[in-house]
Amino acid sequence: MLTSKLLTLVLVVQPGRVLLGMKKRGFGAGKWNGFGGKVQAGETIEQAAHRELLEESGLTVDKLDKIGNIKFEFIGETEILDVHIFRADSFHGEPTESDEMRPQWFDCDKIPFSQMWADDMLWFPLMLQRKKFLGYFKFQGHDLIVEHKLQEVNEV
Ligand SMILES: CNc1cc(N2CCN(C)CC2)nc(N)n1
Repeated sequence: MLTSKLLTLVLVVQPGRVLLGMKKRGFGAGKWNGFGGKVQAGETIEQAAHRELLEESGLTVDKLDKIGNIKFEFIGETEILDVHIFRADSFHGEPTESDEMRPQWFDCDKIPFSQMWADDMLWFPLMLQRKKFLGYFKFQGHDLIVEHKLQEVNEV
């Protein structure tokens, strides 16, 4: 029986550029990604997204738009990662390196997909076109997608 773990992921997007962080340790270390983490007891998914964005990047945002939800299964592991993805188009503060993440701006046409999770190249284009999506990815290890579904939706 597979249980699921609630996680958040925030992409800060400005015209022509997106803020990513180099994960310095833990799950996904060595990959560029948006900012996020676990949802704690007593907080909403959106509150967790705000909290993790601040902890990992030093930024606060007035508004987070729900843009996607992707469930990740890793063969042989019993926990499904249920990642709730948000987009912010404006922010307060300066991107600041944290214990977890080293932030850097990337041109939207130079996103370092080869140094990111393999699913990102499939759903980032939807995110950049401001589309909403639901996805499911089955990984074998951390690099190989053996099965996936990805659909655009009107409501996440
Ligand atoms: C497994 N593929 C993933 C995981 C993932 N996340 C992001 C958030 N993390 C807390 C957990 C794992 N993000 C992307 N872009 N792809």
